[in-house]
Amino acid sequence: MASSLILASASPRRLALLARIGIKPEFVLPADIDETPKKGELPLEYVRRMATEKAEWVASRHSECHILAADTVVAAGRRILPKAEDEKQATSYLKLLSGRRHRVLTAVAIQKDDAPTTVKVSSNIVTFKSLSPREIEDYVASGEWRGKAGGYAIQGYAESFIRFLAGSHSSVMGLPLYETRHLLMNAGWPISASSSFQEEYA
Ligand SMILES: Cc1cn([C@H]2C[C@H](O)[C@@H](COP(=O)(O)OP(=O)(O)OP(=O)(O)O)O2)c(=O)[nH]c1=O
Repeated sequence: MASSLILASASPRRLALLARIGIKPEFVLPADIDETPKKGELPLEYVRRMATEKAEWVASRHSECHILAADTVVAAGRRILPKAEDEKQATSYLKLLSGRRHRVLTAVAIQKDDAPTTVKVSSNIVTFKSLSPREIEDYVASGEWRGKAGGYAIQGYAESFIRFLAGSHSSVMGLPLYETRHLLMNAGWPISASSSFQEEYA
C-alpha cells in the first residue's frame, strides 16, 4: 500500500470535503477507538487527542501510507457535545445552543511512516438564533442531526439557524480544508486546483 492515502473516517462529509480539493483517498478505513472524554478534559485537548488516536490506530495497521483523520466537537463553554444519540439528546443540545454562542472545534491529523503525527485544530465561533420549541421539534423530527456533533448540520437546514460564524464552513462540517491542504502538502502529498475542478463548481 505504498504512497496511498487512507482516510481514517466513517464520515461521508469528510470524503465529500476532500473531493472538493481533488483528493480521493485510495482507502477509507474508520478507526475503532474509545471516544469517551477523560475526566475534566477540555474540548480542545479532546479533539486533538481523538484525531491523533484515530490516525495512529489506522497507522499501526497500515504502514507506508499517508493517514488522514479528524474529529469534530461542539463546545458549549467547557462542555463537550459529541454526536447526539437520540431525539431526546438532540433536543437538549438544541435548547442549550439556542440564542447562544458556541464553539465548533475540528482537529485534523496526518500520519506518515514513523514520523510523529502532525495535528492542527481549527476553532470556529457559531451563534444560533433563539429557537422556539416548535423550531426545535421540527428540526429534531427531520432527523438531520443524526451522526452530527452537537446535534446539527451546518450543511443542511440548520445553516438557517446561524446568525454568525467566525471560522470556516468546512471546519464546522467536519474537515477544515485550509488546514488539511497544508498538512497534506507538508507531508508531500500532491495537491492541485486543476485536479479538483468539477462542473458543479462552475
Ligand atoms: C457540527 C457538525 C458536525 N458534523 C459532523 C462531522 C462528523 O462526521 C461528526 C462528528 O463526529 P466525529 O466523531 O468527529 O466523526 P464521525 O464519528 O462522523 O466519523 P469518524 O470518527 O470515523 O471520523 O459531525 C456535520 O456534518 N455538520 C456539522 O455542522
